[in-house]
Amino acid sequence: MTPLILAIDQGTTSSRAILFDAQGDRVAFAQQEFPQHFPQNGWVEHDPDDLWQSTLHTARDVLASEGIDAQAIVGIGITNQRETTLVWDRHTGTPLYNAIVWQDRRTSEQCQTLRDAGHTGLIQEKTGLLIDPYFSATKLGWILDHVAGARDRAVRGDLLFGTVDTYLIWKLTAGRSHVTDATNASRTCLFNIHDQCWDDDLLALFDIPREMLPEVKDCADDFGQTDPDWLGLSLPIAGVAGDQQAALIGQTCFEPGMVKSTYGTGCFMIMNTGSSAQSSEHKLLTTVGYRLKGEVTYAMEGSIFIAGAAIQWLRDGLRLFSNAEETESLARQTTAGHGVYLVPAFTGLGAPHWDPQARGAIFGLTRDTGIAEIVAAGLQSVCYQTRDLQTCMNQDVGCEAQTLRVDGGMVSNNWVMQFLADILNVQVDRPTLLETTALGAAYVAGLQLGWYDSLDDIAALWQKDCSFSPQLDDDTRQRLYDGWLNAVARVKSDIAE
Ligand SMILES: Nc1ncnc2c1ncn2[C@@H]1O[C@H](COP(=O)(O)OP(=O)(O)O)[C@@H](O)[C@H]1O
Ligand SMILES: O=P(O)(O)OC[C@H](O)CO
Repeated sequence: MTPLILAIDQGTTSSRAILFDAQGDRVAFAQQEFPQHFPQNGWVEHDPDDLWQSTLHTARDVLASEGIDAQAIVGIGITNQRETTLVWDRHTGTPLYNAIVWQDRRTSEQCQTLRDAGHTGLIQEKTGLLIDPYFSATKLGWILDHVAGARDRAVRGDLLFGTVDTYLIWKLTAGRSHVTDATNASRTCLFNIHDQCWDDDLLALFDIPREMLPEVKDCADDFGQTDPDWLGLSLPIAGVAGDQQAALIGQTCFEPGMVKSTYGTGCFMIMNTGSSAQSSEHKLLTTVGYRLKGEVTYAMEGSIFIAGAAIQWLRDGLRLFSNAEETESLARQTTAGHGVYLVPAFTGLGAPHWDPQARGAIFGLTRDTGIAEIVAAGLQSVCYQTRDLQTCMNQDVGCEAQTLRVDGGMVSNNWVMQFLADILNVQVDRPTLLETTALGAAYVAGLQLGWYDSLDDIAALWQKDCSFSPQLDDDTRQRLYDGWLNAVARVKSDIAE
């Protein structure tokens, strides 16, 4: 019986459960989407029960797959959408409010007030983050301020806070473990990434009672034992990492300077910066890449809110095609000089602009413009945004990464990958397994369970599907990118005002 690890990947739009063997090969897979709730403009919520039930359902499904003996499962790794914030009653387990999702902008005004009061420096210094509704702290404060009696109950120690990993572990262990890992903690804006602890100054600034915070563990650690009622047997939860850090691990970017970029709903580009918490001059984030045996590896991150979501909009909003895969043949019908730029600033712009007021636009339309050109511009927008991040990252770290490892749903599109290589002028490497987030969770659990002795053992498992090398001449590359910069300048709010 080949031993297996169950990787749970609780994402923004779906939950996945994947069984991996020690070679990192995918043995079985289950996925379930769940509803998104948009109660007001800019608000995004998930029902905590949907997060839990879809996780449980997919985990049970995958264990029931043909040919799988549940006794072969040796442990669980969890990876999750980050920053999304939950509060529940310690005694009854009842959530106080829906999960407030990372995309939710309801605390924009409060963030502006904090910026105006001059707190940016303190927050950046301690957390590596910026003041933005993206992170958990103001979402948690919002729940405490808007649910009647919540703050008093929190101070009395009756309420628990968690990101999605914490909530799922608490459920899976039937309330016995209230824990998180250092990567998820590093996205709350309450965690000091240098001291690796919840920070009193930040707790005071955001008015968060310490009693409700989980214990912070390494990524490979003992997170508790699942209650046998859920999966029919009790399993150790042995690894946890936020999904983008899990992708860094799944892509085995273990050397300083190695970079991965994940293209799902959004795009998250992360560079390993080793033991140095390198700060950015360009509004990129400094974050915990992973923490193993108490040793922190830091990372620099650029977060783009709309990547694959732009393709969804072209499909569902404009109905230009019925399946995302069709975009590749449409784009192949266009020429390099089609001149159309689509800036998908539907919810503002993320890194490096952090402009919540910016809105999307399409430029360069002529009588020749057809569906193919608009679709190509949508695909290209993801590559241009990656170039924005690459430029900042290279300047921040003072060197240029020569290769980029990519993953996520969009990277199956060969046309996009070639354009990405062309516009970045680096080699783009695509691995055979694109579910690198789940794989990363399995790897950290595998470290804890003794499957691997070191990160070198894991690095040896990375397998390339193919590489895309730059083919564009420098002049054309620069001309195309200049057109993008011009388009972005025209949607930014300071230009519009
Ligand atoms: N062949 C393709 N070309 C372009 N975009 C694609 C393609 N296949 C999937 N996508 C986009 O990738 C996204 C799905 O990727 P996935 O990694 O599953 O996202 P997430 O985990 O964020 O839900 C969708 O937004 C979809 O529009
Ligand atoms: O669920 P994903 O894959 O869209 O990832 C969401 C990120 O973790 C948000 O920071």
